[in-house]
Amino acid sequence: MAHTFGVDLRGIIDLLSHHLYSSPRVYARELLQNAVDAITARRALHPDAPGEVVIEPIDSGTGGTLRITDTGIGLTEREVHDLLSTLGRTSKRDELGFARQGFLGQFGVGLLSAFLVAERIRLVSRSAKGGPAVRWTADSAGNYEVETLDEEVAVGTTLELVPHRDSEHWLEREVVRALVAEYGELLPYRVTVAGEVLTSEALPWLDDPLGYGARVLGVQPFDAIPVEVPTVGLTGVAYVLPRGVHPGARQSHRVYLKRMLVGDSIEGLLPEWAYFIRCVVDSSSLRPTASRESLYQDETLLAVREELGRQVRDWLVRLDATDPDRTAALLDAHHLGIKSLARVDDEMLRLVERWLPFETTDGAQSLRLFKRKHGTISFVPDVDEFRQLAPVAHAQGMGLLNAGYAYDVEIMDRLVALDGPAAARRVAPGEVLAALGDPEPEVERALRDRLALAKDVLERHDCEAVPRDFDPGSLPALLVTNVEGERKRDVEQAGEQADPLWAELLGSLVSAESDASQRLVLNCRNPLVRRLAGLHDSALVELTVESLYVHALLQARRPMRPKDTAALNRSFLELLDRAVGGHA
Ligand SMILES: Nc1ncnc2c1ncn2[C@@H]1O[C@H](COP(=O)(O)OP(=O)(O)OP(=O)(O)O)[C@@H](O)[C@H]1O
Repeated sequence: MAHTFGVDLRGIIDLLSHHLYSSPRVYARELLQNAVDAITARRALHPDAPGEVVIEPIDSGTGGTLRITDTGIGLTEREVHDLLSTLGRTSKRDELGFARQGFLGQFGVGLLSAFLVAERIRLVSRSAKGGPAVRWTADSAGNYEVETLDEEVAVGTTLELVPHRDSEHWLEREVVRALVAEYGELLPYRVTVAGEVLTSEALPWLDDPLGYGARVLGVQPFDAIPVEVPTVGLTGVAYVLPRGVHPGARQSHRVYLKRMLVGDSIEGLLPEWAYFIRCVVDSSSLRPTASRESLYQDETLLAVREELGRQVRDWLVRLDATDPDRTAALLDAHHLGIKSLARVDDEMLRLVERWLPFETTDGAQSLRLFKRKHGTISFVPDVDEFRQLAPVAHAQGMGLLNAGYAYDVEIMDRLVALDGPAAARRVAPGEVLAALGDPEPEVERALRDRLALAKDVLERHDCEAVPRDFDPGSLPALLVTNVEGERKRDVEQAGEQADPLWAELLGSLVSAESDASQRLVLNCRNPLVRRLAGLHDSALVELTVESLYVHALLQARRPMRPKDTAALNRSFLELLDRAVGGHA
């Protein structure tokens, strides 16, 4: 024998309120949606039929209930049984189950959301198709009654909510007004709450996009880009945010579907690189999820995301052609997103090349200018390494660029792929050091003798001391990582690219016998280092070498390990002690 499923309405309401909808506030949207759909359905039959939704909240003299009246198509007695009293039944899908064009609803559960705030609902309706008016009364336990009415009732529907004892505030004027304005501000029919009209005919961003953007975003946007995707009936504005958005910030776009708000922190509408854009759009055919609080992630949304990304990108390229100053300001404010795009988009790469300032030995400069001056972009892929090498490279007249920030190295690689190997070249630290001159032989000999006295100190810090002669003379020492493998690799790489003479020079820097992990390159041009070469007090030699090591370590902005901090304290205090005469 066949049976039909029973449904426990309380269980379903619990499911809706705790698991589908994020808050009882959605009741306002669902009822508004039904009213609007009913008017749309009636207008399909009678294009001149009135289209108005009137909402009377609790405090406007309705005796403790909220009423929402529409001039829509209404319901016959049969439809009341069939559509209102059957879960999941809807008039907004066709025979094949596809959502009918033009309707907001589609699932056949929205009306139940009234039970999130009401213990009983009453509906009086008269159908535009004829027949007497009907009254339907239902409670949240799943009981309902239907009766036909003799009295004269206008075509349309009035729904009345009797609130739960603890839900009255959801039906009060201020809350209702705020909810209806939020969800329904753009609806195509007139909606009033307690006599106040809350809808406007035209889309508000058309007249004054920047002003609307400032209101919605809370800040004055940098610019407003009109966007359009006709295949999904989408129109709107992509707002370029001013400085201050973090690349990791969640995307949050304001999305309307058929002019009803879905939400104002909708994700996934733009590619990730466009984190500095906030859209406000209305679409007639993107799909909402069942809660109607986000967009369904399907192929269509993917295509829309790509298309909107393309429109933003085209705008950027156009801006570059027409307003270079603004382009520079924009790139400066959002360089991370634009750099990330430049890795895969050559036009963006050219923009970055032209406008984005990079840190170089010649100061902040665009890649294009730097390349023009030095012929190739010699870069270091690490910020600390750059800081360490920059003064030395600069003093030798060697141009060096800091490519140590996010996406920089990939951008260099892309430039090489497009413009050939001469476009950009990674410079190994050894290469910069190889350009340093040899010291005068007597100074070097004397210094090496003294360094032998400081052997223990150098060993303690796993350090090999290398005397060299370089500018700036004010810099006494440089600390360079000297991991054996890295060193060999650097030399081999540079050897491949450089001329034989240079390769030989590089080779001479790699002493086979030392496997210390760092090199302390002492500058024989520096007066302090020269004086070190003439010292006889071995304790003072040790103290000076350790102080130079700590100073170079600080200069290189390397993290201090406990033994480095101990060395810093020791050398500082001992120097102080000597300075105030402790060793006199
Ligand atoms: N104000 C109204 N006027 C006329 N018919 C209505 C009204 N409200 C509801 N209905 C009818 O009741 C049906 C069920 O409504 P309900 O809100 O539960 O679901 P829906 O609007 O079809 O879909 P969704 O769950 O996506 O909102 C609707 O399809 C519609 O036929």
